[in-house]
Amino acid sequence: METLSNIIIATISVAILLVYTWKVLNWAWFRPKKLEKFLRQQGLCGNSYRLLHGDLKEFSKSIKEAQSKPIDNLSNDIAPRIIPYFIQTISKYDERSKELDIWPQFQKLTSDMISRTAFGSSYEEGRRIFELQKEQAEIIMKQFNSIYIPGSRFLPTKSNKKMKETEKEVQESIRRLIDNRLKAKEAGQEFGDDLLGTLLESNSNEIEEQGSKEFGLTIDEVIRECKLFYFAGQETTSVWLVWTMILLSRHQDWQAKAREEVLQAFGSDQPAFDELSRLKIVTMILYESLRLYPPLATRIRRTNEETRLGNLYLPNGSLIFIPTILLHHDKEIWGEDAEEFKPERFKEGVLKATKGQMIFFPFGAGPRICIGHNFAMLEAKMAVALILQRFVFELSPSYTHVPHCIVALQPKFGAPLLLQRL
Ligand code: HEM
Repeated sequence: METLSNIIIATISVAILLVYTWKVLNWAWFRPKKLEKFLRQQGLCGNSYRLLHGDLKEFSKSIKEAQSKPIDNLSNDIAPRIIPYFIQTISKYDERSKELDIWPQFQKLTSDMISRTAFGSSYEEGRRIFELQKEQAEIIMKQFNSIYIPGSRFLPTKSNKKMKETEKEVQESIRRLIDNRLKAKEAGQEFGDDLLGTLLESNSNEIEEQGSKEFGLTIDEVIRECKLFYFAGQETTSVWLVWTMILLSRHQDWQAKAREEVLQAFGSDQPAFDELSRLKIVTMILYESLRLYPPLATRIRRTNEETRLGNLYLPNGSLIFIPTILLHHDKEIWGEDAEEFKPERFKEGVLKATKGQMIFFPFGAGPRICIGHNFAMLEAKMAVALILQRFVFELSPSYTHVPHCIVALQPKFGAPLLLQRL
């Protein structure tokens, strides 16, 4: 009898040991690999993937050009074209009941904005591509949060099949869009002033200048850049807007101050893009929202050579997690009120608020700072200004505060608000 119970105890102990060994392996070894795969699948294999491998020097000139161009285009041509659409979307709130979960609304809005920016007049088709990408991200995040079994991606499981099907559809759709542009160019038309057109034009100039197709982006890289723009710019901006609305609902005094500023600046007129810089209080609020709820809560880097970081020695290939959100909430840095919503911190700009230290970087920093941060800022200011001009809002009693990190930091149970027309 005693032997039997010893065998049972030993078996259970071995089982527990195996489970824990598996978990440790999963965290320490398989997960980083999985994350890398995830980034690669998300199209972050263009620039960000190279960055992840520290391959900064190979960051080609043509990519830089192609990426900086859309930003000029965005503020000068593309963004103003979006305004009528923006107003139409916001005014749809009027027809809705008073209580509204604003999160899906903002998701649709930012999705359409990016889709129009990336694909211009073909934005409907672009939106379908983005919806498919979102489905993929959801499958990958599910897989990411489950125990990783090496080689499982080759198994004919339901999610693997779905991944393959959607990837095929995404690739085919973008390729179709590109083919249409190339055909139009051959027929003497321009590539277009949206992101896709800018990438194709920059690419074709680069190939022409260098006299070889070896230079410039391949069509696959163009596809990845388009996918990356959506992936990087949609969810981030929508959660930023959602947290800002939640904070303004909780802090009615700041909501009133911000509205006063907007009404003083624009009255009931449509704000012009170049006038948005006049919104100081709204900007402070948006920064404080980014500090408390940075849409991308952590960042990853990988060393590509032996590196010393203070007292730390990092061997080549170390993965470094940078916990943006922890730095943004650190009491030693921001003071005892670090957890509180105090937009006045940013009264004299980011540099003064941070005393020149690298402690606030919702958009990253350095040469790889978010390429879309000006665009996101314009989009957010415009959205907040248009809403403040039209509505007062507060949290619905059904709101439950659970910040939840999937890819971006999002409100787990949505953001039901009570909106009242002014
Ligand atoms: C609240 C909104 C946004 C936040 C918080 C955000 C944040 C970030 C962060 C933290 C990075 C990584 C920077 C680094 O690695 O140091 C990044 C990269 C990037 N973002 Fe944004 N982003 C936002 C909106 C946008 C928008 C609207 C677009 C596109 C229009 C965009 C396009 C990109 C791209 C293409 C990259 C990769 C840049 C590269 O690899 O060089 N982002 N973003």
